Amino acid sequence: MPIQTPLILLTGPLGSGKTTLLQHMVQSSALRLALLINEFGEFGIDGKLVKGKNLQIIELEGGCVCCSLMGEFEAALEEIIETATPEAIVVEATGVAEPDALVFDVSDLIPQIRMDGVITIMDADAMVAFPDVGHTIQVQIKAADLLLLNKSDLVSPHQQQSLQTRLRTLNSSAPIIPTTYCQVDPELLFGLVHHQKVQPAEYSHQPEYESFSYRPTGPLQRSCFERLVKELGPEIYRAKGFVPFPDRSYLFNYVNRRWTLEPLSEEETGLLVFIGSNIKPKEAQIRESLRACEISQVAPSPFTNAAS
Ligand SMILES: Nc1nc2c(ncn2[C@@H]2O[C@H](COP(=O)(O)OP(=O)(O)OP(=O)(O)O)[C@@H](O)[C@H]2O)c(=O)[nH]1
Repeated sequence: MPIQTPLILLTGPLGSGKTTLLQHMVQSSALRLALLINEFGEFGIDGKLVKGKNLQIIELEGGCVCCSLMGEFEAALEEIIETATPEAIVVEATGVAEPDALVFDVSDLIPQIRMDGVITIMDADAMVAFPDVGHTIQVQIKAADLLLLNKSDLVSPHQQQSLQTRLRTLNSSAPIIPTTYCQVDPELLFGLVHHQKVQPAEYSHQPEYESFSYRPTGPLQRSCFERLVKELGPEIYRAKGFVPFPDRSYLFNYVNRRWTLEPLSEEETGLLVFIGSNIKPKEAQIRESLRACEISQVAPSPFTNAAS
């Protein structure tokens, strides 16, 4: 039996806090970690947000490791073990991944890997807004060895209690930990025991979500961009990316109508990804509005030239 590298799988709906947990794990663990990040959408953003020493990051884009990219996923794991000899591997799956197939295949196909556990991060705020949990999210909850009920700051203690009861009806054994920004004792994250589940049925993803990306050609006017974000319709559930404003680059995060812009310490090339259901009819209009926010396109105010 070869030495087995423990693998922890992070799963959970779009925007629930997987990258936030990944950052917390990297910052709080002394282990030599390898991260495998699989994002929904064609361009990797999360990989640029996680930084730390002792770290090897591989990004898989343009599909989902639980189905279309399964072959690439296995190859990436084998490569990472050989080249980086990590003490643990953490995989961030896309928000639409169904982890049961992944877990079953990985532990079966790669003898150098030991499945340590599936951590499912749930967005408490979204669970209140959308009480009907869809198929994929149900699979994510059922597959969990540890459930984080994240974004607890956005719900009342009473709501939090009833969300825990709902999670318990889908998963009777995994501990449920309420968290804010995924702040959890790292001791609880490493060394989980994965409970092998039965082989999942064959399935294919429902085209539930669509995405498109936009690359600004120059800086955007901030007030114009903020106006556009406030007017995004319910079709857009998740958006993220790097926005160049005249002063610096910002990290933009949008989940279920809540959004933030955080200044970045380093310049990043502008890139925005929009994800949601039935967004294609809106795509042209959003692209056009973004283009109109580019400073080169914004008509100068009559007042800015008054003094010159
Ligand atoms: N208020 C609040 N916001 C949070 C919390 N945890 C994460 N966020 C924010 O939620 C947004 C999405 O978090 P991410 O960690 O990027 O979510 P994700 O699951 O990696 O997103 P995808 O990879 O796109 O599915 C970011 O703006 C986070 O700062 C929390 O506990 N409370």
